[in-house]
Amino acid sequence: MNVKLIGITGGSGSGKSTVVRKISEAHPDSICIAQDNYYKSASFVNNHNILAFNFDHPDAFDMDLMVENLKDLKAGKAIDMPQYDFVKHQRKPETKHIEPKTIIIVDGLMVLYDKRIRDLLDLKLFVDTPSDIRFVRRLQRDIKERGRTVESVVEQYINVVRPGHFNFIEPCKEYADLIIPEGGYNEHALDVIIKYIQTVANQL
Ligand SMILES: Nc1ncnc2c1ncn2[C@@H]1O[C@H](COP(=O)(O)OP(=O)(O)O)[C@@H](O)[C@H]1O
Ligand SMILES: Nc1ccn([C@@H]2O[C@H](COP(=O)(O)O)[C@@H](O)[C@H]2O)c(=O)n1
Repeated sequence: MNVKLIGITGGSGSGKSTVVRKISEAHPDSICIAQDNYYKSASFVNNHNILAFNFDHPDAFDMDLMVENLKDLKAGKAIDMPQYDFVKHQRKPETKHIEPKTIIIVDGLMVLYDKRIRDLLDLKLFVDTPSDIRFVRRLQRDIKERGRTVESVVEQYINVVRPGHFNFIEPCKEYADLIIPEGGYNEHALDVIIKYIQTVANQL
């Protein structure tokens, strides 16, 4: 089986998931692997001790398992992908069975950071969105969907999200094949990427 892996990275709130959703809508036969699913469990964390675990450091992820799962998919083997709960800060008891497909979209904060993942990717994209916009999006999303308070979002952003972005995410721009300004609503950029993936898929 000839498989192509497309990696999408960018800061928190940059629009990665939105880009993934739009690509998958255009290529319903693709599968998405979100790096968020590979977060290590930290169930002791809550809104009052949000800094007790640094979710914006490469060590926060089970990279070994993610690399193993991506290698299996690339080799045409099915995987059981972990699932993650952002409210409880822990891995869910259930996994998701994923059959291999020819187009695999991999997204997450550190997908270009880890060389082993980088080397598996056939196309590397970086979603580039200014930090003030990312912060506002994150504030709204984390309160609405991830059970957070304004105070915990601000504390986490200032102390770990922002430094993590500059230390680990922004430097990975140099590895990207394409940089997408503003993310999921950049129709022209998405158009080009979707057409490219279609061309690649037709050749597989
Ligand atoms: N270009 C955009 N304009 C306005 N809102 C956007 C845009 N892209 C994403 N969003 C919104 O911002 C939030 C974060 O986007 P998301 O795709 O989840 O980012 P990420 O996966 O990088 O954290 C979501 O609520 C999403 O609907
Ligand atoms: N339990 C967790 C796990 C992660 N985070 C934050 O999520 C961000 C990554 O997700 P995006 O969809 O925004 O890319 C990351 O910046 C972590 O700080 C969290 O708050 N709690």
